[in-house]
Amino acid sequence: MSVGKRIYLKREMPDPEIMAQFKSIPASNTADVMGRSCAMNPRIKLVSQPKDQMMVGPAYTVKGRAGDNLALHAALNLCQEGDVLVVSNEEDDTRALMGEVMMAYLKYTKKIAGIVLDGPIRDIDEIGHWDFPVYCTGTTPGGPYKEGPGEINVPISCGGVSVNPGDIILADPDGVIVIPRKDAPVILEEAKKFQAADEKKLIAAREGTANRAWVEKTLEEKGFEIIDDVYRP
Ligand SMILES: O=C([O-])CC(=O)C(=O)O
Ligand SMILES: [Mg+2]
Repeated sequence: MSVGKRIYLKREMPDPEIMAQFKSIPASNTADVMGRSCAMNPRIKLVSQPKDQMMVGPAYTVKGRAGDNLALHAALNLCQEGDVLVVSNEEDDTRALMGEVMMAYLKYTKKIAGIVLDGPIRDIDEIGHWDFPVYCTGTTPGGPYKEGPGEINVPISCGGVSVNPGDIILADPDGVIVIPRKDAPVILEEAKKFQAADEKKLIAAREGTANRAWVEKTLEEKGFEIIDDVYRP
């Protein structure tokens, strides 16, 4: 029995054309059409300087043991160009899961789209300047163990969100969201409509023509009271 130490070589993959179209929509707008409940916790943030600010790719999931990167090293050998490595780590923040050596291998040899780690890295003095998307929780010089267990291409939880292998990972400087592979086509259509409406709202906000009447209406519906007086303790 290998549960806890399984390495799946195959994943169901998203439609590449659908995936590419998400790149033209801010992650916040796509998140809004998904009930606003698909964004990873902001402890996972961009720490490098990618020239292309939109990262998108199919999730290559790595389920690591706290502070241990043996499964992540296995993923380095197996992942494909364009993948986004998504790494769970039992929310440990005491061990750097990777540094400049592993990261250089991913950027230059494997040419993946980027990496999302629910844990810290090290060598930020270098990686912090790279044109390569690295999302993680912070930094520490303390290195990882290499004992396992761990699994590859199984469902994981990263930044408080479920990620299945082959889900679409979309990130920009606001952070990371997870788009379930099966639902991606319908989410894309909704996100495009939302984006068009959002652009109109932005123009109105700049030009002084914004209609804010919905706020008073909602306050009334929710039972707020507007008092034309000062607060007296
Ligand atoms: O110890 C490790 O596996 C990670 C590391 O330092 C590096 O990638 O530079
Ligand atoms: Mg190192």
